[in-house]
Amino acid sequence: MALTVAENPFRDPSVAGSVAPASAEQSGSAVMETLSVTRDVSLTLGTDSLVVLDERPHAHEEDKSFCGLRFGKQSPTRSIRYHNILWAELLDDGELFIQYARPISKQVVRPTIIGYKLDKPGSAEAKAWKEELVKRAYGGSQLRKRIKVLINPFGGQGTAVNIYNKHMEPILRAAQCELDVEQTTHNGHAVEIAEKLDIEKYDVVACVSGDGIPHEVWNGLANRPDAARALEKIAVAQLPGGSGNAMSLNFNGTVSPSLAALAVVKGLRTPQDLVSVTQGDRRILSFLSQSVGIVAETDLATEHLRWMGSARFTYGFLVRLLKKTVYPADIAVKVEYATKDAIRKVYRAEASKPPRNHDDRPLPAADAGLPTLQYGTINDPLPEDWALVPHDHLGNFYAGKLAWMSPDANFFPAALPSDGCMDLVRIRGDIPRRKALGGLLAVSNNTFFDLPDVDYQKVLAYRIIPKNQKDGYISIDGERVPFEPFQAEVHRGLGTVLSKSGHLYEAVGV
Ligand SMILES: Nc1ncnc2c1ncn2[C@@H]1O[C@H](COP(=O)(O)OP(=O)(O)OP(=O)(O)O)[C@@H](O)[C@H]1O
Repeated sequence: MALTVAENPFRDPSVAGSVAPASAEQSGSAVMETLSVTRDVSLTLGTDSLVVLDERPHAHEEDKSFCGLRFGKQSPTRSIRYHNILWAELLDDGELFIQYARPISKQVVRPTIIGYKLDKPGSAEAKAWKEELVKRAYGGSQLRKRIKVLINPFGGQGTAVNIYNKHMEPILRAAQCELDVEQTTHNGHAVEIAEKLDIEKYDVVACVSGDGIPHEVWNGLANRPDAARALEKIAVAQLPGGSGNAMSLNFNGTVSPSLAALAVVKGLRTPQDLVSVTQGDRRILSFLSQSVGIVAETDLATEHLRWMGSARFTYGFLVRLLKKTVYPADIAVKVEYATKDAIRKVYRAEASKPPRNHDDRPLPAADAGLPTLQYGTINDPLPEDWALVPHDHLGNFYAGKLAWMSPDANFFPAALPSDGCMDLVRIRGDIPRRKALGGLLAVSNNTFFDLPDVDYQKVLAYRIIPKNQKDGYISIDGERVPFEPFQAEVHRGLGTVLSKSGHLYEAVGV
């Protein structure tokens, strides 16, 4: 006879959805699902959670107490999502410890240990059960990642070190990650560290910073003679500690420090396209965006408004929008998908795939440097099939490789980590003010992509030559570069990140 919900001891009332134990066939393993710990305690491997049935008095006390007070009748059952399980250890004397990230609010998790003395220490079943628990907790993600942690002590409000110590390191340590922590001491320090990094010693470089340090790390790796190998071998991650934390939003799905640390612990190695930008005689790598026009100017020319916090961007944007500022340029583009319908199709084809559980790229040779440029540099003649088109009324030229540019701006909803394309948005600067304002609102409510005034394409490369302006702003990954022509081209899967799905950004797509 089937149990009712009320009778079912494997149902934790605090968790929505089914946590019924998966059958051995479902999970594809021969390991028993339920480990009888003692007469009063059992641990069951459910579909997506560990189910703890503990009928001892005062079990699960921490779940029910608030400021030392306890209320309500306690359920003997609790579920712990596999995603939150950090580690499990079975000691020789029969102690079983499970460490997990316990949610203490919507935005905060804290490492917590539950431990039990097994009635039958040393049993092969208990060992196999513990191993199966860890396997389900990590899926395709690497256990005990070896992480070089780089903290920018001046990132954001200057609190990155405290945030790391309080919210991130405890999660990383509970997950048994090997940590080597270093603070950056000057601008460009992360470039130097990445240039000299022993890539055999680490799996991940995690930047407790804004987007500036990941940009430096990628460029440091790019400067090495073994650039291709280093960029593939080392996954670059962000633990949010700056004022712009786009990387964490896109890959960890959050800017909460402890949730981001948990996402990094559980992150899947994911190939990430990177963009070569050539300007003058320089070649740099960009992972986030390149902008000319209103976005670049708003980002870079409003430093004096920092006191406004995130409102600085909206204010600066509105001022320029209302003035109908234009930023004329000549632009040539190598387009891959020209229409929104085609873009949507590509996006949906990728989004319908299951999570990507392993990184199947072959490791490049030890002497493989950066890929050669398919379309030359800004100093070369324009490729034959490209045409420079005058954009005399350009308002915004914005090329992105990630979806979220800031917490309220999923500016490139069709972006994909390794489709080999940059998403390019061009908007005229002289459209009616009401429409332009509507465009700004549409970014925050996710209707931007379909606006008729938004020219959205997926492109492989482009050249942009600003004109009729003495000076202005060009932003590459949020950093100002000289106001000079530049050319960009994308390299499919050149870099590596850690993400939740292995192939998508954590953003609403198209
Ligand atoms: N110790 C340091 N002193 C001064 N600058 C540093 C130091 N460490 C790193 N930096 C520089 O700080 C810059 C910004 O870093 P980051 O992105 O981490 O912070 P942020 O708060 O998001 O910054 P911003 O909003 O100014 O871009 C980087 O260019 C980096 O080179």
